[in-house]
Amino acid sequence: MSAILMSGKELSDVLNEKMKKSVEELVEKGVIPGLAVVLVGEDPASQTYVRNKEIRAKKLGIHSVVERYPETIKESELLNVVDRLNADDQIHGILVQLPLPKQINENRILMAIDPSKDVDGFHPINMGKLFIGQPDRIPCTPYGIMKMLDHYGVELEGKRAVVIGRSNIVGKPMAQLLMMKNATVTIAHSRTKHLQELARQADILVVAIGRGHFVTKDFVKPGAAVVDVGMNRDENGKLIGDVKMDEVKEVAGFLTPVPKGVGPMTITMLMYQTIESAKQSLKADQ
Ligand SMILES: Nc1nc(=O)c2c([nH]1)NC[C@@H]1CN(c3ccc(C(=O)N[C@@H](CCC(=O)O)C(=O)O)cc3)C=[N+]21
Ligand SMILES: [Mg+2]
Repeated sequence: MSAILMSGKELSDVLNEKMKKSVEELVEKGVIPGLAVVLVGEDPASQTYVRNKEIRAKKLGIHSVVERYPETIKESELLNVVDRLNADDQIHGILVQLPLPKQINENRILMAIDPSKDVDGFHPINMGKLFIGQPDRIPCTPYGIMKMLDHYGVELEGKRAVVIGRSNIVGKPMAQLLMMKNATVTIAHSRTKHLQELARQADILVVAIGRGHFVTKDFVKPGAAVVDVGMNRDENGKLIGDVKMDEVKEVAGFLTPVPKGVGPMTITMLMYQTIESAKQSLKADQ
C-alpha cells in the first residue's frame, strides 16, 4: 500500500482559478489587491521564496512590490518602512520576511504592522483572535495544511493529532486549528521524551522540526496522515523534508511531498488573505 499524496501544487492550481476571479471582481470595483514584501539581507532561501511569491502574484493579477534592505538596516528604519506601508492605501497586505538580523527585535516589527494588513497572521492581535476561537488572519502554513487535509478528506473529528514543533508560526497555530476541528492534539518538540512512541499514536502527524529526514517509518501509525513542513537541504543542496518520504509512504495513508506540498499552499493562503484584506478595505470605504 502506498500513501495518497496530498499535492499542495494541485490544490493551489484549483484555488488559483477561484482567486483569479475574485481579483477580477475587485478590479472591476476599482481595487487592485496589493501585497508588499519586505526583505532584509541576502539569505538565498528567502530569495527563492520571494521569487515564488512574485510569480504567483503576477499570475493572479495581484499588485506586488518587494522592498529590499541591507542586513545592516536599523530597527528604527525598518519601523519607518512598516509605518509607510501601513499608510499606503494601495497596499492591503504586508509581509516582513523572517528571520530578521539580530540587531532587530522581531516582535517589535511584527507588532508595528497594521493587524488588518497582517496577511501572515503573526500580529499578537491576530494570534490572540485565533487562540480565543475567533480567527481573522491565520498563519499561512498551518492554514494551508488545514485546506489540504480538508480537500483530501482526512477526518479530524475525535482523532489523535501530534504536532512536532512548537513555533509561533507553525506548531502552536497548527495545534489550535486542529483543536478547533475537535482533534485531540499533543504538541511535541525536540526535548520530548519517547517521541517515536508518541508519534506512532497519531492519526494525523504534522512534522515541523527542521531536521532533514528525521521522521522514519517507525514514527508512523499505519494509515496515518503525515504532513511534512520541513524544508532542508541535503549534502547535494537538494530540497528535502523532515520526513523520509520513500519509506513513510509505504506506511502512511496520506502524505504531503516536499517540494510541492506545504510550500505552495503557504503561498496560496498568503495570496488568499491579501485578496480578503483588499475586499475588506473596499467595504470599509462604503
Ligand atoms: N514573514 C514570513 N512569512 C512566511 O510565510 C515565511 C517567512 N517569513 N520566512 C521564510 C518562510 C519560508 N516560507 C516558504 C514558503 C513557501 C515555499 C515554497 O514555495 N516552496 C516550494 C519550492 C521551494 C524550492 O524549490 O526551493 C515547495 O515546497 O514546493 C518555501 C518557503 C515562508 N516563510
Ligand atoms: Mg507562514
